[in-house]
Amino acid sequence: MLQVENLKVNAILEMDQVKIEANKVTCIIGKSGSGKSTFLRLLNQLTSPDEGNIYFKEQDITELDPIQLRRMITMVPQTPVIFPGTVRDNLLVGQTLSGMDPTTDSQLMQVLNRMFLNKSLDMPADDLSGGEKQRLALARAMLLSAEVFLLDEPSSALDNTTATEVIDAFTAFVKESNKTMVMITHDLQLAERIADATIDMNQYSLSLDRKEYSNE
Ligand SMILES: Nc1ncnc2c1ncn2[C@@H]1O[C@H](COP(=O)(O)OP(=O)(O)OP(=O)(O)O)[C@@H](O)[C@H]1O
Repeated sequence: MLQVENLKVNAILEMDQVKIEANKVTCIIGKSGSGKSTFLRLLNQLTSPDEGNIYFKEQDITELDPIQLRRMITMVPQTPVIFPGTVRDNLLVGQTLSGMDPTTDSQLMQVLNRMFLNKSLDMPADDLSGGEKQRLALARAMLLSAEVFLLDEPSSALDNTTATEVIDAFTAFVKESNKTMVMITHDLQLAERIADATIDMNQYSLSLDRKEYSNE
């Protein structure tokens, strides 16, 4: 579904051939600073490589309109983007922007419940805690018609139990709707449990201290 060929971002990463399969969960692991977020940002053109190509369904992504590309490949950043307004406004913002019919309140409550967010749709979104905002951003992503979800450490502000529940629920959503998920995580146990495939950025990194990495 996504394929990388001879990709280079100067001084940050170099990847010869990497494939991400459709309808699978791929976890991105690696040390802090190894280039995990950079790799994710390359996949929906938030960053451009210095060399090489990225293909989405065999088409070079530079030939696609970035806005359209991001409708198909959507990113949930580590720090959630929360817009002024209520929880409802925030859930509907992607749909409004892409001209989709807004979802009913009962459907909105369903996605909130799936993300274990037991809050009123009328609550100002800015009053949510950091971890609640992350779950709101994940619930919002579930309402989009994207094919690929890029998740950058989606559970970084959640305690372990909530993180497990939320990631498992999002993974179940991805599987049952035949979507593709690419998730950065520091949690190797989590990666082992949910990933169909794992990409270890340490091996592609130009930014790590190589001495430290090779333990010499
Ligand atoms: N815009 C930029 N300009 C210059 N260097 C950058 C830029 N963005 C990232 N870097 C550098 O590239 C390297 C990889 O950064 P990146 O954020 O991709 O790593 P990461 O693996 O996601 O790290 P973490 O786990 O700490 O979030 C780092 O050394 C970082 O300082």
